[in-house]
Amino acid sequence: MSNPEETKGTTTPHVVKEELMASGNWVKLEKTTYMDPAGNTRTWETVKRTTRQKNTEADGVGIIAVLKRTLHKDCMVMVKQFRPPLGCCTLEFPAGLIDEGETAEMTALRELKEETGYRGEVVGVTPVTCLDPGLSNCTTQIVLVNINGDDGENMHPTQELAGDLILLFSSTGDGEFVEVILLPLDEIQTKINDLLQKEKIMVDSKVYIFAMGMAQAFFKPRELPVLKQ
Ligand SMILES: Nc1nc(=O)[nH]c2c1ncn2[C@H]1C[C@H](O)[C@@H](COP(=O)(O)OP(=O)(O)O)O1
Repeated sequence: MSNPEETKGTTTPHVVKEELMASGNWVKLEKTTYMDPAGNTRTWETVKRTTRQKNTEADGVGIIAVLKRTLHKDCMVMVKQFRPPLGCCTLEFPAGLIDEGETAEMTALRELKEETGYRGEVVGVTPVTCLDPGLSNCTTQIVLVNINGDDGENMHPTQELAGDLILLFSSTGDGEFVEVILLPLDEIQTKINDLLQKEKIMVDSKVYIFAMGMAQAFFKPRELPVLKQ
């Protein structure tokens, strides 16, 4: 009898075939046949977007946008919107799908302008990152953008219609679809927690992890060092 430990891990896992199970305008469902590390053939149910462009491995971008203004704390520019798959509103980074011919940086600046009205400057971009790999091949690049809030065009930001479907509104208007929320960077986790207490809203995991990281960055270094045993 063979020892399972001897055969385990000897195969490089790989996809064998992908079969379409169902398709819509925006997403499709596939049956993915793959070989696992033990050499067994298995299947997986995989969701894919139908909209990914040829020139990119990323479906879309998320935008970490920092609004910088004289005599104000730096603020994160966030968006709140109703998300049909969740049946509730979410707190997210501004985001959007990459259009044909666009780089991640171009998409980030376009989507930021459309969703929030702000004109930004790209200061960093991540590699292609996965979003929910147990369900989907969906990928994103996170783009870090600074916004000069002292610039005239950013003093009274005006959102713009994006493509054919998103209707945008000013954060004080009625009938809105995308609401802009500014949160101070140095208190972001507390402010998100306050928001979650106050209203029925789901926070995007990327946003909450960012907020936890900021809390660590802002507060831990100021704590008194403690002797470790
Ligand atoms: N899964 C989807 N189902 C839809 O019915 N429509 C969808 C899906 N994904 C995207 N879209 C539509 C809705 C918007 O008009 C655009 C995407 O907008 P974009 O701004 O690029 O991205 P998000 O802000 O992240 O929605 O496509």
